[in-house]
Amino acid sequence: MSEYALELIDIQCTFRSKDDHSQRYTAVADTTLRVSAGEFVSVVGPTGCGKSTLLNVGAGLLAPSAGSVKVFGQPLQGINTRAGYMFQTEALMPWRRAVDNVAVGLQYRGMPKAQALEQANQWLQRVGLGGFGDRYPHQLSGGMRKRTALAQVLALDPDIILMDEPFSALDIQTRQLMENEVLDLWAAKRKAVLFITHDLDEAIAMSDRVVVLSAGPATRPIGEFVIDLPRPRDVAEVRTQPRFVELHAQIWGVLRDEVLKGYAQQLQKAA
Ligand SMILES: Nc1ncnc2c1ncn2[C@@H]1O[C@H](COP(=O)(O)OP(=O)(O)OP(=O)(O)O)[C@@H](O)[C@H]1O
Repeated sequence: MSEYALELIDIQCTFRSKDDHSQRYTAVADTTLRVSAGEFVSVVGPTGCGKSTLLNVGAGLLAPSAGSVKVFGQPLQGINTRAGYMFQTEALMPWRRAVDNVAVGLQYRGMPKAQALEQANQWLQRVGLGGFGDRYPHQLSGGMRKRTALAQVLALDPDIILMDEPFSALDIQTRQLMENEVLDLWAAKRKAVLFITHDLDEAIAMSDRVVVLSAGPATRPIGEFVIDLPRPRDVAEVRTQPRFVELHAQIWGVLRDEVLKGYAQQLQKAA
């Protein structure tokens, strides 16, 4: 079996331009990104550079214009069934209770309803929502809905977890609680994680490796940093360590110019 859970190799993604359909826009080019089994990798980059595009390629939701994707050494065809995907936006079904939202994926896989509900309740307990299974999404706080979404992904026991800025909508305290919980759950199961974020502090606090993407167009990796901070980590506490500060300065040195370029592009688009 390949030592890599997920390999994106020489990926290029070209779209028809949103503003002018006769034009093409290359969002991502020459991008190779590998995540080992059990590794936690974060990808940071300026707004609109192509982070979600790359994650969609890894999930099999988007076929790249060039390049290939391998999952545990095998070429990916169609949807990546070894991966669970946690989106930036809410993906819960509002008409289903929390426990039904978590159970639905298990039922799709053919698990009998009673067993699926039992497992879903266990997962809700593990993410700190024991006793809330009967609530509908609108009866839960933003943090609780994120926990439900996390339980939904983890219940399927994926070998690869793809997360696209999952906590960006949360307040900072809830966010740190969730980050610590994700780290605890990850440490117990050691799945491969590809985590997309705008937030460099979050990326360093959580990851084994941080990959920096350039501003678009033709976004590509321009830096890769091994995060040699000891584990287990508390995401709030780890930020005070001198090594964290050192790594932050190093990575920000690479990311800063790209963020400024990305920001200038946003202003240009809005003008
Ligand atoms: N289906 C599409 N058609 C046309 N252009 C697209 C499409 N999907 C993405 N793009 C463009 O590709 C670029 C990268 O988009 P993407 O959403 O991957 O960036 P991102 O880094 O995840 O953004 P953000 O940080 O805002 O979440 C953007 O300029 C976007 O407009």
